Amino acid sequence: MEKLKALVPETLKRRILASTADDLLSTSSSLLDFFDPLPLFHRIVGELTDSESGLCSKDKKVALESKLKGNECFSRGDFPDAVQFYSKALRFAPAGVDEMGKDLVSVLYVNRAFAFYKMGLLVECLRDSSRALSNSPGYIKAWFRRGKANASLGNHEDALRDLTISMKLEFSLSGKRQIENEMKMILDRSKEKTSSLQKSGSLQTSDECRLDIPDEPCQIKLQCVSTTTKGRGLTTLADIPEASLVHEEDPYAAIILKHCRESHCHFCFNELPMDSLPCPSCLIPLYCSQLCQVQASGDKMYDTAIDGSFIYKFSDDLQKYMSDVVSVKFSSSCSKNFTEHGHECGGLHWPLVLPSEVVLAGRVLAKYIEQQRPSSLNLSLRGLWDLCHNYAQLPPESKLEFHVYSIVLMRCLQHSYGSEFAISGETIAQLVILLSQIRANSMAIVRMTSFDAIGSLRQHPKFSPAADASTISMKQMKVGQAVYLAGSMFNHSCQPNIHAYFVSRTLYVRATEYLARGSELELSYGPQVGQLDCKDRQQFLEDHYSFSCKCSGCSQLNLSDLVLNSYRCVKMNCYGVVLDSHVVEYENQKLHSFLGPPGMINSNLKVDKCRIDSISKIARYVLENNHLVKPGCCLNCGTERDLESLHSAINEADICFRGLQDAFASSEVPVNALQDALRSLDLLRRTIHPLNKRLAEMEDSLAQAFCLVGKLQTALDHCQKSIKILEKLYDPNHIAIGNELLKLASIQLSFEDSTASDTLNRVAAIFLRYYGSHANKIFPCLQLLKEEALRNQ
Ligand SMILES: C[S@@+](CC[C@H](N)C(=O)[O-])C[C@H]1O[C@@H](n2cnc3c(N)ncnc32)[C@H](O)[C@@H]1O
Repeated sequence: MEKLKALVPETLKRRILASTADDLLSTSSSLLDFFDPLPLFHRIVGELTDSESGLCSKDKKVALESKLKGNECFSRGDFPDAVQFYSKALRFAPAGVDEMGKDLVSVLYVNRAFAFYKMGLLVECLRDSSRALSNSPGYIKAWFRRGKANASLGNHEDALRDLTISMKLEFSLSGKRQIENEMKMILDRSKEKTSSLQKSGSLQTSDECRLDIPDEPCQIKLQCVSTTTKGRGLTTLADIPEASLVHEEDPYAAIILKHCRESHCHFCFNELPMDSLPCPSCLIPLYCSQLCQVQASGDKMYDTAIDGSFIYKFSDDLQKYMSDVVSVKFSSSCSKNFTEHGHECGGLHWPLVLPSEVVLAGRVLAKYIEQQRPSSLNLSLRGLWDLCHNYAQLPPESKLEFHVYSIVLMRCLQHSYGSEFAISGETIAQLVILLSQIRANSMAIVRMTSFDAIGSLRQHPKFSPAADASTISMKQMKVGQAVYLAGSMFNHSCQPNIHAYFVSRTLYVRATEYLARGSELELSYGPQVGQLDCKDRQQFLEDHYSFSCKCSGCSQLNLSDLVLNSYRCVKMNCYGVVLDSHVVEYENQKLHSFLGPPGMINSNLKVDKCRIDSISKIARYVLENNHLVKPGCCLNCGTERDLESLHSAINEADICFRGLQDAFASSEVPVNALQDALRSLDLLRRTIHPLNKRLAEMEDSLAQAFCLVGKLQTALDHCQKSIKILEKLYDPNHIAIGNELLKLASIQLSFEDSTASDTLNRVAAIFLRYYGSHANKIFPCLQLLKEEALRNQ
C-alpha cells in the first residue's frame, strides 16, 4: 500500500491531506482516475484477489504432510503434538478431497478424535467424531470412535447405538468381532452402574458454541437527544437503579484483531478450544464450534442428509438417531444470518493483509449489498448509516490512507460481486466516509485475560488460588473490533456512569450508579479519571477518535487530575500538590470554568465528584493567588520547587521499576533488583505526592515481587498501600479497585488470612455493579477464590 501512496502526485496528495468531507467527491474521483490506468495498481489488486497465488487457499500437499507428521507423533505416543499436526492438516485440507477412498477432512477429524481419546479428552473426541460424520455419514471408524467416547463418558445407550451402526456398516469379520467385543463390555459396564454423569446430564457434548445465557431482559427506554457539546447522545426516560442493564445489542459487523487470529474464535471471539474448526474454504479463520463456523462462512458443509446409499436398512429409531448425529441443527434465525466471512472466503488474500478497519468496512459493504439484493445494481451508501464521523479532524495521513484503501477495497469487493455495483468517485467518497464512521464509532471487543488463564488453570486438578497468588490479575485484552449501531449513540465521559462489556460478540451496557430520569448515559471510550491525567486522556481521544473531550472530567476540577502526576511540596510536613507545566495548562483551563464568571466566586463553587475537601483548599489558594496555578509551586503553601531535579529522580526510579518488570517476565526476582526497587520507592516517597499514581504502581510491583520470593506478609502490605492510593484516584467502588482487591484477596488466601472473605465480598459487590449476573461468567476465578476462602474458615 505504501507503494501506491508514494505514487500519488504531489498536488493531488496535498488536496487530499487538506480535504474536508465536502471535498471528497472531487478528491476521490481524481484518485480513482489516477489509479485506474496504472498497471501497478491492477497488479496489486490482482495479487490481493487471486485465490491461486494467495497465501490463504487450501493446499492438499501441506495437509497430507501434516497428517503424516500427526500419524508419526501418534505412533510414538506424543498425542498433544499429533493433535497440533492434525489441526494444521485440517486447516489446509480442501473440502471434498478423496484420500484412499475416504474424505480427507473426515479422516483428519477421526484421527484427531483418536488422539483426544488417548489424552482423555472425551468430549473433544466425541465432537470430532460427530464432525467426521457430518461430512461422511457412512464412515465406520467415526461411528466406532464416537461409540468408544460415549461409552467412556457413561452414555451407554448412545454408545451402543453408535456401535450398532458401525457394526452394520462393517464388512470384515475381524472388524465385526472387535465391535462386538466393545458392545459386550459396554453392556457389562452399564449393568454394573448407571453413570453419574448420565444421571446428572451435566456434561456438555454438543457442538453448539457455548453462548452465554442472556441475563434479565433489558427494559430501560433510552432517548436520543442533541447535546450542546458532544453532538447526539442518549438519555434515560426513567430513573435507573445502579447495576441495571440498560442496553444489549449484537454487532452490525465485527472482525477479529490480527494478534488474536490463532487464539480466539473468529465469530464469537471466545478463546479457541483444542478442537477448533477451520473455515471450510480458506486458511484464515478458526472457530470454536460448528455453529460459529456456519454463522461466519455459511452452511456449505453441513447440509448432510442420510441418503439411500447405505446397504443396510436401519430401524426407524436408529435412522432418526443417525440423522440427529450427522446433521448439525441450528436455529432457523441463525441460518438466515448474513455470513460475514462468506464473501472473503475461498483463499482471497485481501482480508489477511488489509488493516482490520478496512476489512470491517468490507463486511459492512457486503452486508449492505446482500440486503439491497436483487434491486440495487448501483451501489449508493448514502442511506446506510446515520452515524457521525470526524473526517475533517482526522490526521492528514489517515485521509490519504482512507482514500487509497477505499479504492483498493472496492476493487477487491468487485472481485466477489462482479459488475453488481459500479465504482465511481461518489462510491469511493462514500466509502471514505464509511471508514471515518468506523473510526469514530467502532468499539473494541475485549476479554479479561485472567478469564482465560484461570479457565485453563481450573481444569487442573491441582489448581490452588493460594499457590497461584501472583497469577490472579485482571487485564483487558482487545480481541475484536465491531460496529453497534444503537451503541454508537453513547457519548464518552472520562467519568462514565455506565459500563460496556461483551459476552461473546454481544454488547451489554450497565448503569454503574443510580441515574435520574433525563441524565445522559456516558461510557468511557478508553481513558478514565484516575487512570490518566487530563492531558493524557485528551491526547488519547484526539489520537484514536479525533475529538477533543468535553466531558465533566475534562472540564471540571477533580482531585485525581491534580494529584495523579504531581510532586510533593519541598516542606516535608506540607501535603500540598506541586504541578508540572503540562498539567498546569489543562488544570488552569478547568479552573476558569470552576471559578465561573467574576462575582460568582466562592459562593457557587461547583466541585463535581470531588470527595475530598482538599479541592476546596486548592481552590482557596488559587483564589488568593490571582486565579492561576503555576508550575513548580505548592498549591497549599505556595513554596516553589525545582522541577528539573525532580524529573531526574523520577527517571531513576523508572529505570528501577522497569528492571523489576523484566524480572517478572522470568518469574525470578534477583535480590539486588528488589533492593534497588525499595530504594527507588523511598526516593519516590520523598519526591512525588503521596497520591501520585507512580507510587501505587511501584507498591503494586513490589507486592508482586514479594509474592514471587514468598514474603507474603510484605507483599500484602505493599498491595494494601497501592490500593489505598488508587481508592483516592478512582472511586473506592470503581472496577479498577475491584481488580486490585482480587489480587489482595489471593495474597490473603495464601496465608489463610480470614479477612480474605471480606475482601472477596467487596470484590463481588463491585463486579455485580459492573457486570450484573454476568460477573461469575466473566470472572470464574472469583468463585474459585470464594470456595477457597470458605474452606479456610
Ligand atoms: C460514537 S459517537 C457518539 C454519538 C455522537 N455524539 C453522534 O452525534 O452521533 C462519537 C462521537 O461523539 C462525539 N463525542 C462523544 N463523546 C464526546 C465528548 N466527551 N466530548 C466531545 N465530543 C464527544 C465525538 O464527535 C465523537 O467522535
